[in-house]
Amino acid sequence: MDMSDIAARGLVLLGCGKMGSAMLAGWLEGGLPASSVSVIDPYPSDWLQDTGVLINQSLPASPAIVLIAVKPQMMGAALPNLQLLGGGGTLFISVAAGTSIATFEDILGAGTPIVRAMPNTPAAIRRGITAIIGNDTASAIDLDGAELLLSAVGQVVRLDSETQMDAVTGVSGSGPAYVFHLIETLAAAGEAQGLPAELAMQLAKATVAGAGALAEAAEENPSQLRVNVTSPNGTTQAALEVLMDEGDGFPTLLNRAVGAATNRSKELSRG
Ligand SMILES: NC(=O)c1ccc[n+]([C@@H]2O[C@H](COP(=O)([O-])OP(=O)(O)OC[C@H]3O[C@@H](n4cnc5c(N)ncnc54)[C@H](OP(=O)(O)O)[C@@H]3O)[C@@H](O)[C@H]2O)c1
Ligand code: PRO
Repeated sequence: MDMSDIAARGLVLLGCGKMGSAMLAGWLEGGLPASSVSVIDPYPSDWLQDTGVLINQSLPASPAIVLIAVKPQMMGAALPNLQLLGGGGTLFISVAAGTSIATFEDILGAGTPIVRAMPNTPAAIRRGITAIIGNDTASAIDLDGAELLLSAVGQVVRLDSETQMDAVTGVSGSGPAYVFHLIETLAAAGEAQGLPAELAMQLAKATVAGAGALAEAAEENPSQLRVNVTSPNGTTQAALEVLMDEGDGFPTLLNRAVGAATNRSKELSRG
């Protein structure tokens, strides 16, 4: 399967909210023709209507891929619309947090190839990362097809086991929110030190974006990059002594935050 096969047979997107539209934006920017995408969503946004995709129209008989991007709580209402496509040569990909492959097999049939995926919203600018794992029916070709589609919006990694998906959700699925919060709080801290709000936000955004890009591009690991910023007894050291505090510093806080997200993903999968 390549992008022209997906374009020829069609791609169905069930649910076009924040994650669905982030991925759709990336696919369209990457050259997928809007006319090959059918979206099902009860209240299409103005942005969606301007893309030129088919919205709430009859679906292709055997689309290459159906991508499910509704909230886990909406799954029961949304999935029966697609039951007819199960077992008919269509690959199903779900990005729903905490919704197991077994849940989809119950509705679509175990003979349906299903890939569970966890993307993140930087997919909107094709800088996302998505972890995938298939069910037993999903062939190497199906997994390659899922990887192809999802790699159009960023990196793709394959998991060894579905149980890893909860922690992946806690790290990279929810992770952009932690980084956006870091930007918000870094800017607010700059304001507290007397900077104008706009300047503080510009500094915070550029610092996070630049440090992220450097972490990806550099040969050194992030620990060494941190050391490179830290002059002995200088300003960074003074800040890191606060941030790296064993009691209530960054490591403790992030451990708790990622643990809470991971546990919530496990809870969602228990229903
Ligand atoms: N947001 C993220 O960063 C992120 C990252 C990874 C995975 N995910 C997963 O992606 C899924 C969607 O999350 P989201 O943040 O994009 O939520 P969202 O913004 O609420 O998007 C869900 C969309 O599905 C629509 N919808 C509701 N019922 C439907 C139905 N019966 N048929 C078709 N569409 C229906 C919703 O319409 P209404 O708004 O009108 O109800 C909404 O547009 C979730 O399962 C989530 O776990 C999200
Ligand atoms: N957004 C979804 C949630 O908050 C899943 C990962 C990111 O549940």
